Amino acid sequence: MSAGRLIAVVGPSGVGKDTVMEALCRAEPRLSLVRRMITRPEEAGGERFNGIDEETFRMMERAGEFALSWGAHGLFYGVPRMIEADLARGAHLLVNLSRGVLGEARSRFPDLEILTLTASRAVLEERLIARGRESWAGVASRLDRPQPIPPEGAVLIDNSGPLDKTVRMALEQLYPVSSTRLSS
Ligand SMILES: Nc1ncnc2c1ncn2[C@@H]1O[C@H](COP(=O)(O)OP(=O)(O)O)[C@@H](O)[C@H]1O
Ligand SMILES: O=P(O)(O)OC[C@H]1O[C@H](OP(=O)(O)OP(=O)(O)O)[C@H](O)[C@@H]1O
Repeated sequence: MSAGRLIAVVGPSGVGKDTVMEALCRAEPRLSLVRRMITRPEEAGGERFNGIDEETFRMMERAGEFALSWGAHGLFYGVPRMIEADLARGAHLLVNLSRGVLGEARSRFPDLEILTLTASRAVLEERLIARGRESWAGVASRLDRPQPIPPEGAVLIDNSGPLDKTVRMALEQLYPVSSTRLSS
């Protein structure tokens, strides 16, 4: 069994992380999504995640059930430790991470690959409003969040254009040989 791959997809809120990750999984059968635990009601929509309350989150964190965990937007996020077993089995996993947790993620998973999605502020604003998951205040605080410099070694992909273009560019980077074969 070949080694697994852990691919972090990062970028500002509204840039399209979840949308691109789902499209990548549809286009490339080797890829699968990591389902995060989030202290957000599951009815909120968007990505598929497990909604838990804050007390459960804290309990799981203390019990070492998360490979990575962080707080943002007044919510807590956890990546189940189970991904270690999946990687050992050779899985290629896409995970939506905070840029603030990348240093820790790299020390825990030295082979971590990073895909940074970008788009202009105007595009982000338009997409956050269109998504309709947050209140206006939620949208404004997401737009005003400081934007860290992309980490060294990250692959930068512009998602301002059509989704299929982003997917093509990302797959060319992630699977250079097979994507060349597909497009020829
Ligand atoms: N390339 C794209 N073109 C047009 N709309 C997009 C594109 N990528 C994402 N979107 C839309 O932008 C909104 C935010 O996307 P989402 O995946 O929720 O972003 P994130 O996970 O980064 O916050 C969604 O409504 C989604 O359908
Ligand atoms: O530190 P940052 O890199 O700014 O990221 C902060 C958080 O924002 C995103 O969460 P989530 O997917 O819930 O929010 P979004 O859909 O609004 O991006 C991302 O997955 C992180 O959990």
